[in-house]
Amino acid sequence: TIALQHGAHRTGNRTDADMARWRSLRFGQFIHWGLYAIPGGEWNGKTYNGAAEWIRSWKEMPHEEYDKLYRQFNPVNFNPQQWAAQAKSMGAKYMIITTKHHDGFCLWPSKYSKYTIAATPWKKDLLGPMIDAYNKAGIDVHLYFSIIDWNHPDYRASLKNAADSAAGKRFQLFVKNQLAELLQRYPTIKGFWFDGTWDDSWKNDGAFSDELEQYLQSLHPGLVMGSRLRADEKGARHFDSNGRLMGDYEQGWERKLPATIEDVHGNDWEAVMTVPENQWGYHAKWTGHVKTVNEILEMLVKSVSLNGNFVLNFGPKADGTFRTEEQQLAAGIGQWMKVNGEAVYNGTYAGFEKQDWGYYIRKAGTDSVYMVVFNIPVSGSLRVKLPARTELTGASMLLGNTTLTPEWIGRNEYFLHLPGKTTDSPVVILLKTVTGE
Ligand SMILES: C[C@@H]1N[C@@H](C#Cc2ccccc2)[C@H](O)[C@@H]1O
Repeated sequence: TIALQHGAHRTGNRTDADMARWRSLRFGQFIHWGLYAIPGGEWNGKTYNGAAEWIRSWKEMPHEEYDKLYRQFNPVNFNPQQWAAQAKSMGAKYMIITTKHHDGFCLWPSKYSKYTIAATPWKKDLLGPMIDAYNKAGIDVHLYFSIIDWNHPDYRASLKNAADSAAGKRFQLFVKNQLAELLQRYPTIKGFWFDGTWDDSWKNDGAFSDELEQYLQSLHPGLVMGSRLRADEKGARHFDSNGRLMGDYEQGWERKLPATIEDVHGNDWEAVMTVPENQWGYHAKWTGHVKTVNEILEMLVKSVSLNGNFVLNFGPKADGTFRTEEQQLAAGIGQWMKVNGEAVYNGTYAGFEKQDWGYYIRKAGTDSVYMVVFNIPVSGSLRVKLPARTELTGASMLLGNTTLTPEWIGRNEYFLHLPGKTTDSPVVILLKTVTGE
């Protein structure tokens, strides 16, 4: 192995209560909200085909035009209690909010920047009421923070000379101050979700990102932070130059999921997912495929079956309301979660051989294993193949609490026969197993 000062400081997963809590929650809501919701992917009658929150980088959007948008940001329909109620009924157990995206606009009245909510017609802090409402609804809040800051005069993508290095140092102090300010203002938050850490200026200062992570942990012990913050002193990100995960969970699953348990290398991990192919901030015109409730449920269940968390993104409009598609998805997901959420919360990798009909999820630390069926075979019979010396002693569908009688096939294999094949939602079956000596 390579001697590293600023690589991973720990092998294996965190076992403390804060991390166990994060792991148990499994289902989160991402919220991308900021000035980019004002243009909503359109400007001067033209449509931006990129991700709406990146519109400032579009050649049709003059920087000075974008940088004036704060003067009209006035979310008069913002209702944090309603946001929290929607997330609660969807079944989300944590929420990640963009405190500051790449454009540098702060949703809180930071004393380290003029480019904040305080300068808008709205004036008031948006984060405090949001965090309070979500916490009151029993939902943890994590703060998204972009290191890239297109508005800050000292931000440099790379450091080419002494002047750049001096600016870089001032910028690092600015970042440190804003993060400490967020922890001081919002002490109930449970973690940071860092983004925008791919530029050389950040990647090439592994020492700073390491010291920053330790500083934040010293201010707020137990904070959960993913692998995207850090670089080691050789510029390796997420995994250090010895292949060991930095941070508390692998944070690289953005708009994609691992295929197998081998892909996650025994690490904690989290996937973040958009409803359209690639829109995080509000875009007036969604084009291409918009994911359905069942598609999202399959991503959520697959993530949990592979020992990970799944976070679904919402992009509120500039006025503070959610688009119809997102409201309908939240309702549809919530309907299923009300009956079947027990298979998701505290779910972990079951250790059973994957079957074509769907996914196994083990309730952490128990013999309870759930089957979440997405593909009902034309035979209507679900093959249940258990590890050696494991016996199936009972099975019941959560919906209607319907008992199923396993048909033994031989060795440790059974068939479960579903009553009728018509369903338009994933079917969850709770298996009772006994593992022999
Ligand atoms: C969580 C997501 N990360 C951000 C990004 C990005 C990005 C930037 C360049 C190339 C590929 C992806 C998106 O704007 C959103 O915040």
